[in-house]
Amino acid sequence: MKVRERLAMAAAESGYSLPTISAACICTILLLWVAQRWWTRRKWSLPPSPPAWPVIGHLHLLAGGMPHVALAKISESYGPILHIRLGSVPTLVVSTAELAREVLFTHDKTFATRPFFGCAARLKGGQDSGLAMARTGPAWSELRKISHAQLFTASKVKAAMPIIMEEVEGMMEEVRRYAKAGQVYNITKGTSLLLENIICRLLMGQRLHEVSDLRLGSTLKEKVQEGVALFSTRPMVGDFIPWLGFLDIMHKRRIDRWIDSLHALLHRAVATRDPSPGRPKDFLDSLLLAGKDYNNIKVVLVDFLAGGVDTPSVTLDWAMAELLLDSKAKMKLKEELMKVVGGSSETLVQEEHLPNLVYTKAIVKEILRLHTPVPLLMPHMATGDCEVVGYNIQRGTRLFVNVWAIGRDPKSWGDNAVDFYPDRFLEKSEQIDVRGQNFELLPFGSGRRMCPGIPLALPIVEVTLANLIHSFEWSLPPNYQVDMKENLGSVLSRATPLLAIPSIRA
Ligand code: HEM
Repeated sequence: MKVRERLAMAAAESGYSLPTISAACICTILLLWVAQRWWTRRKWSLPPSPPAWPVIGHLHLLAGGMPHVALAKISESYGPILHIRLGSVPTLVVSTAELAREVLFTHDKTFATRPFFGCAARLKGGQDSGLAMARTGPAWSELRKISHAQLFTASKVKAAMPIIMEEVEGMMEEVRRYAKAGQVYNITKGTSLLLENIICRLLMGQRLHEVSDLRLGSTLKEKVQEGVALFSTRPMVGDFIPWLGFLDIMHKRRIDRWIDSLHALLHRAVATRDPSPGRPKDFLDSLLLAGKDYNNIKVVLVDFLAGGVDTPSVTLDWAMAELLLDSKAKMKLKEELMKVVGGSSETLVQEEHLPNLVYTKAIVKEILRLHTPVPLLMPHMATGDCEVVGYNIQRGTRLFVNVWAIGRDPKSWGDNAVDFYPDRFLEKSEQIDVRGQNFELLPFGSGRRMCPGIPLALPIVEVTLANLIHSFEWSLPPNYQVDMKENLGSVLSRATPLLAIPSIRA
């Protein structure tokens, strides 16, 4: 018998009308739901939480594309540790340096894994075939070790410097051409191209746009951009509300098509490579020599392209934007470069100058504090129950660390926390570093899951910024204003391209 007929029978037998019985049923369901939530909260002693909606939980609070800002606002009312529900997924959000230490240091092991990602699970070889989205385990651990040994040790970074400097020099030549022609230069595009070239050459010995397959009519650059958009702009509904997973059918098809075309494009580059043992030329050689499966290799290459290109390039873009707005800081940087590097406008700032460029380093730290490229880190997940500052956190709870809010917390950074003030790193905050030891500044995260790319990212950003400022004077095009509005895609970038007119330094 259908529910409607049952209700009609009950109404006839009890003497109450059908609408009254329906209203009573709905009230009972709501009461049970509230009681269940209350009981869970009591039993688990959960952190504070704003009121949630049935089914979607707190998802509506994050609509609008700036979850780091929305969560920082909620924390102003509910405190720096929150327990929210994204659909049916319990999620812990922390927004102070002390709490970041709790979850990324004290409970580092518990929170080191990644949650299940429906889109990553569709990769050939599954979610754990790569590095960035893989759950902790022997496969992830081995890939971290291989990538550290082949890309990020001091000797590997030193060996990578000629490639980095060749690309930086190429960019400076390009800017010089614009300067001679008095033309407007697109800094956003220029820094992005530089990073694509450097990272792809270190990974595969070719620039990103050179990795292409004419038969397939596409380049790896297009495929990576397509993938970043697919994975970052539209989450899977089923990852948050499993019973609504059917809404992802079209999205899953698009992801499957993208994965097939990516694998086809990369296949030739990987399968035709014959590395010489003992002398790997690039990262791809190292992965092949380590006996990694082709599917594995392709996903790892894309992980490094997706993780290693946009983060340093937006850091450079934000730095140039802040310096275009702050002539005092720009002058101070120029003075440092004249003192340490000197020479003519064609003299390149080199790696060996970096240890003495303290103000350049202060500017890069300040940019990573104020415009941190990954504002909530990547999602972590608890692999066991644990207690965080007296609250019980259940296994399976997702974790967001709001490093954007932590970087702007007046308790750590004083009254000028939201201002661009690089001198703070020469004064009171001199000892604070970005490498995961100081929890008030975590642009790369901290602990087991911390970004492995720091040793490569910092010299690239520092040497490029120093060269852009040492060789050129920069002015704004007529009627153009630097737009500091944020846009969150795969990383936190500025919303519009940065344009400026270079001229050659006298
Ligand atoms: C300014 C530059 C960079 C910033 C700010 C940055 C930031 C981050 C952050 C916040 C994470 C997530 C940490 C977490 O979940 O706790 C991460 C992960 C990662 N980054 Fe970076 N990154 C940068 C450059 C690079 C570079 C140059 C590479 C490689 C060439 C790279 C490769 C990766 C990889 C593979 C992961 C995933 C690690 C894992 O899950 O085990 N990053 N990065």
